[in-house]
Amino acid sequence: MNDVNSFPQALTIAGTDSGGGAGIMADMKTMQECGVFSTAVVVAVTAQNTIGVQNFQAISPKLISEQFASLNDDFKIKACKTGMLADAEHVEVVYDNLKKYDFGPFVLDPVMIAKGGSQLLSDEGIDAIKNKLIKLATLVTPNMPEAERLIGSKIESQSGMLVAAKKIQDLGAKNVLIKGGHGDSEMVRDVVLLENGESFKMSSKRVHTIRTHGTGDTISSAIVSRLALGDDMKSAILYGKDFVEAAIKNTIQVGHGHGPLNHWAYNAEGAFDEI
Ligand SMILES: Nc1ncnc2c1ncn2[C@@H]1O[C@H](COP(=O)(O)OP(=O)(O)OP(=O)(O)O)[C@@H](O)[C@H]1O
Ligand SMILES: Cc1ncc(COP(=O)(O)O)c(N)n1
Repeated sequence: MNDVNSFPQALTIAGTDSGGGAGIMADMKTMQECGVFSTAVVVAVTAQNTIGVQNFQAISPKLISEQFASLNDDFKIKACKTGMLADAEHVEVVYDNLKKYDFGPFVLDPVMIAKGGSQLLSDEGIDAIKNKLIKLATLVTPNMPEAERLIGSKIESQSGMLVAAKKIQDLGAKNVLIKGGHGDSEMVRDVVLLENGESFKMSSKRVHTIRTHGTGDTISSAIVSRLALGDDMKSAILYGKDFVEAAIKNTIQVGHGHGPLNHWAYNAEGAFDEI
């Protein structure tokens, strides 16, 4: 008889985006395209569109723990990630549950501020990530401002990104990916520092578009999906970069602001040229 739970399953622990472009919605669309079954623990609900976050409310810690228990009782989660965690109390409850259950490799996307400028994690929440949750992370994926916040100083150069990655690794994360999407340089450069000390850069041409809502969620979810499928960390990260690049390049016309990515694109490059 087949193993009843053999199909690869991944989990996102994050906030919802009513606009469908970021958070849990971007995570699940990405996981779907990457061929894994996606599950979700909802930490917060946002009223959000491509223009910004109009409001949000965090879910009660009790209901969050109940979602974890429901998943643990029935599923076989092979890899998981976090996104928007709202505040210190919610970082703590997620920490407690990740200690309690084995959901495989854990990718921590330390979401702090949305593209539209709204704060999605309180200052105390940032401290709780820095002092506690990061110690559980198999991989942490800060963007440049998040990396600067984690190390408490500015990153001025490429070599500075690697120094920062080392400092972030020293906080307790096994592997570090610093994403270089912010800014207006012609090339975007991400820096990776692996557990074994190996480091490498991932460079690509900047796509000149404001439709970049959910880039961070998308790359981290593609990585989680590949980890759930059994890839090693380096292969999973390289796949994530290709996946997000295709999703940014093949723009879709949705909304008036920071529009969502094209989550179909990696599997269907070229198919959207006429839309
Ligand atoms: N305009 C762009 N052109 C090409 N690649 C981009 C662009 N913007 C972001 N990326 C890539 O997308 C990935 C996510 O980077 P980014 O710095 O945008 O993360 P993020 O700020 O965490 O995203 P989000 O704000 O959605 O959480 C990185 O691999 C980055 O290089
Ligand atoms: C629920 C949720 N999670 C994450 C983001 C970050 O995405 P972005 O920086 O692209 O706005 C967001 N806006 N909303």
